[in-house]
Amino acid sequence: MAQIILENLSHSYLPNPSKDEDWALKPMTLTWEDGGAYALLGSSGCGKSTLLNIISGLLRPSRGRVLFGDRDMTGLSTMERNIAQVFQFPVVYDTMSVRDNLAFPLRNRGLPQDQVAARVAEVAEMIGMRDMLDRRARGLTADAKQKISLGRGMVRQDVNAILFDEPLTVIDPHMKWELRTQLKDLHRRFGHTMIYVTHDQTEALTFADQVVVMYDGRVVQAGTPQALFDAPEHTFVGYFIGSPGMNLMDARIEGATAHIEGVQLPLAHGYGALEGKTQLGIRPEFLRLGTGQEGLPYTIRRIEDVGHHRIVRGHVGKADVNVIVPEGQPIPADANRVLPDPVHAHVYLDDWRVAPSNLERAA
Ligand SMILES: Nc1ncnc2c1ncn2[C@@H]1O[C@H](COP(=O)(O)OP(=O)(O)OP(=O)(O)O)[C@@H](O)[C@H]1O
Repeated sequence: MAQIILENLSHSYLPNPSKDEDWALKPMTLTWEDGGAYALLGSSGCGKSTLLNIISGLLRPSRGRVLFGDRDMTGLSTMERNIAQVFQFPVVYDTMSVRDNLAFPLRNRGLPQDQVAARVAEVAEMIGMRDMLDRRARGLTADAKQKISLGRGMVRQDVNAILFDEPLTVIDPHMKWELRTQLKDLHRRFGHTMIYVTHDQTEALTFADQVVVMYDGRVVQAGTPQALFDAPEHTFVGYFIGSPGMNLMDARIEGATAHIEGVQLPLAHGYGALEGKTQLGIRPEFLRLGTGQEGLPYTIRRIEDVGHHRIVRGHVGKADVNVIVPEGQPIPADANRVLPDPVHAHVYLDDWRVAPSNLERAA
């Protein structure tokens, strides 16, 4: 196993790319640590599968290199890279039994029969198919076939990495949770590098130690789930992670003050002079409802009770703004203001987070 390094990588499906939008992947340099459990998260079309297929060797990048440690793998096949990949839809041999499907990658590598049998039994247990080992794959449900695909992806212990491309799409919701837990377990036990592509934040945050967020062909942030929640580096990360996502309001920033809808809000830090599109980002968890004159003018549209808390949906000027109100905390009937907690407010310039300037830290 080895660190996987993507060096100055970019990719276009067009023969002669010229404009920015011709590139499915914009230039990036990224390191995947050996043994890491990663999620590659982003909305449809942002380039996740393209990136995964470049790592596995199914696709050759237009520019840049793929390194495993210090070995250049850019021109090598998936087989030569020793990588297992599980796709969104089942890839199984219909005429073979479940057992032979699971054993196939091991027999292919010449593993002794007793080791094949032991490993197949272990994986069959993991995917809940021990009783079905002698069944032919043909005639099984899509769900069962996808479990076989997952099992085949996980059966070899000597791979450099296991790549999963939205592998649970066809699996029923209850089994989804169980399989994800087992993948995490498997990661703990065997320490493979795992990269799990998804557009579902719950899947990403429950599976991964590190989440790599993509937007429009770029990696906009890579970090722990907590880091993505606490300090989203890009407005897309703020909006995409969290339920509901981060609130964003157009703001004029002057030093340690944000001006929104004619109201001056003190910030915890100073930001100097910012030119461009400036916004204040604050998560619904860090807004408080108020009455009277203090804070930002707020109009409530509706209140959703989601069990352990309520989500208040409304707006400040033209911006949709949501507030999470913890259980037991009253919502005043005449609430007409929101008050941000300055410690958890972030400033964005042209969608990228601005690091506070220490020199201008507010008193
Ligand atoms: N074989 C291809 N030929 C041409 N364009 C492609 C090809 N595959 C992907 N693209 C384009 O490249 C961009 C990135 O697609 P990609 O499939 O990598 O995104 P994704 O994030 O995996 O999306 P999804 O979640 O929908 O699979 C998209 O604009 C897509 O239309």
